[in-house]
Amino acid sequence: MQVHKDITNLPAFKNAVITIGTFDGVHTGHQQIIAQLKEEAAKVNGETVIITFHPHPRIVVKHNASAVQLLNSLDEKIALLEAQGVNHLVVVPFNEAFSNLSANDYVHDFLFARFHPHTVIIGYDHHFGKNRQGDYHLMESIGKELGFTVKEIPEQVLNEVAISSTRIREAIAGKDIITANDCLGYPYFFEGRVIEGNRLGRTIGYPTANLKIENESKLIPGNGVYAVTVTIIHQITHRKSEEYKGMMNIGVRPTVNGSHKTIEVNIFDFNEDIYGHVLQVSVHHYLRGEQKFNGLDALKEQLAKDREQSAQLLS
Ligand SMILES: Cc1cc2nc3c(=O)[nH]c(=O)nc-3n(C[C@H](O)[C@H](O)[C@H](O)COP(=O)(O)O)c2cc1C
Ligand SMILES: Nc1ncnc2c1ncn2[C@@H]1O[C@H](COP(=O)(O)OP(=O)(O)O)[C@@H](O)[C@H]1O
Repeated sequence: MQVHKDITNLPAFKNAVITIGTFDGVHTGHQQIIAQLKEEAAKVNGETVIITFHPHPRIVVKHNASAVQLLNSLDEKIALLEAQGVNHLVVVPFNEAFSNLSANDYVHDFLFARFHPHTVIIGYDHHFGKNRQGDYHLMESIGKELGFTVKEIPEQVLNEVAISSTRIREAIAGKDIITANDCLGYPYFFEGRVIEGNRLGRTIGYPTANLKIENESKLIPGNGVYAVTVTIIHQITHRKSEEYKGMMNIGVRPTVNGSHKTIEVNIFDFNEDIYGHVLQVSVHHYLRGEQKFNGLDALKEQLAKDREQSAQLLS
């Protein structure tokens, strides 16, 4: 997949079959749209093109990255779309100038002039241009004039997309990982850099990599204990390790009188110094809520059970 971040310097697409959207999560609903995109492109021997906006329009409007919790960072979205076999991803910087284009100019000067589409596939409820003035009918009539086809995403697929995005966000925040992963079509994942904790973990036989989430807009699951798999991304080479199994706690650690929220992962059958590296954590199962134990021995006993349960669920 080619990723284009400079819209003034795009290649000449061959019979571009285009769709436009945020595609946050690249979930099973999005995957159906991509299947339709690929099907149409195959019919006309064309290339599939997804146009997306970054940063998310709501972040630009609110001027606050943490006010909007998203399922994917741009890099994650790129990797997921790549895996779907899309030919081109065009990342449009969503800024004031772009958001002020009239609906007519959007189609003429942006969509037509830059892409010369063969087909544009959009939902019946898709809006574009300043104040979201442009709709499906306008796109269709300008398409007739300029010589491209506009096709609809079936209503049932559109509904599924809308329902899924909301459901997935709520499910992750509410620790319903089974529902979230089912809607996503893959296990939810996030990245964090390994920072120092208070070095207690190793003394009870469960060293835990403490994670700092660097992407403020990334949605993190609700507090509790989870079975996870992790890959380690080397901080200098960016090479990915093999996948390890592990268990994760998200919470304030009442047993050790913790005060702030921490995210920490104990990796099974592993013993390396990974401070400074990035962990990509895939969340598979929710195990239990965080508890206040009567001392470290009681916590240690519970961790042995968590480990056993995680290993079983992940096998
Ligand atoms: C799988 C897992 C479950 C945990 N569950 C709890 C818990 O229920 N209550 C709690 O206070 N701390 C819990 N912890 C956090 C431990 O208190 C923490 O790992 C320990 O204090 C070591 O901290 P350190 O990494 O900063 O040295 C859990 C940690 C892990 C990895
Ligand atoms: N199996 C493991 N799981 C997680 N981290 C491990 C493991 N083995 C070694 N480590 C290393 O030990 C650190 C965690 O040890 P811990 O005593 O909990 O210290 P800290 O409180 O600084 O996190 C991790 O950051 C990592 O560098």
